[in-house]
Amino acid sequence: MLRLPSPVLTLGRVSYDRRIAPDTSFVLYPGEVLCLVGKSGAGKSTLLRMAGGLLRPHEGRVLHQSADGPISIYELPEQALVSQRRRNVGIVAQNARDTLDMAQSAAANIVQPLFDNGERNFGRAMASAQHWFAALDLDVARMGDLPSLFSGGMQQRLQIARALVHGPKVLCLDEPTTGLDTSVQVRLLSLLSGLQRQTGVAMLLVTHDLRIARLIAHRVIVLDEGRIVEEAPPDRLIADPCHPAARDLVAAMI
Ligand SMILES: Nc1ncnc2c1ncn2[C@@H]1O[C@H](COP(=O)(O)OP(=O)(O)OP(=O)(O)O)[C@@H](O)[C@H]1O
Repeated sequence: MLRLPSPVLTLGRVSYDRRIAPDTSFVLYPGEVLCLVGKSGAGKSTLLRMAGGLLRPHEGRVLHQSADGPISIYELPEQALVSQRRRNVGIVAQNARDTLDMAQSAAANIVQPLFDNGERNFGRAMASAQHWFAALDLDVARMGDLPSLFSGGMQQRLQIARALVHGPKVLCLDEPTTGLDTSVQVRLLSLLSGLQRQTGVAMLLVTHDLRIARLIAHRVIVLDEGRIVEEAPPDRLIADPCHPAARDLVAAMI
């Protein structure tokens, strides 16, 4: 009998005021790419933030996989929650200014999560920064530049390098390609897909665009008014959407 691996992330019957309905649950498996899709205001970012350890649910539990088994992260003391999140999760925001320190160089931004996780060897940290710069197709000669000197697409790649440098189990991305030209979006998604396969990191990606989900996701969850209304592989969802909210998203693809 086929046995599924233990999830890296479990949301068990969570809720958050009226933004997320009571009893919202899902799991994320190792190496899986799961997209949360829905129209504006559906509750995607709220759910992502709860999953990533950034927003405490009013009810329910969020479990992260750790060396000692699943941990209910919001039952940890605040400092332990921060440490667990720093080890386990990488965050990529829609707006690079939400995660990058614009007053620090690109390299300093990328190595920060290593120092946050206890790295004390500067040379080793800089070698990692160099590795991730190259992996994200960024010019290593520009590692000393401030992030504001990079284009929008490059700033998103800086965020991704920073989010992956410490080897998290889960990468949480909130609309990472919004505002970028179509060709830049496609390039970024293809880079992300390649890095996901190389590293085996599980990805939870928020988007309102099913075309993005089709390019990158193994599974899609459709949210509507804070509820999970449908869940399917992207091709199945696009070919045969059942819920009206899913049908609207499919119609918007044309
Ligand atoms: N700080 C807040 N206080 C109260 N309500 C909020 C707050 N932030 C968001 N909301 C509301 O909660 C609902 C869900 O918000 P959320 O940002 O999670 O949705 P979303 O699907 O990510 O939307 P978008 O695609 O527009 O970012 C929306 O109706 C939004 O207006």
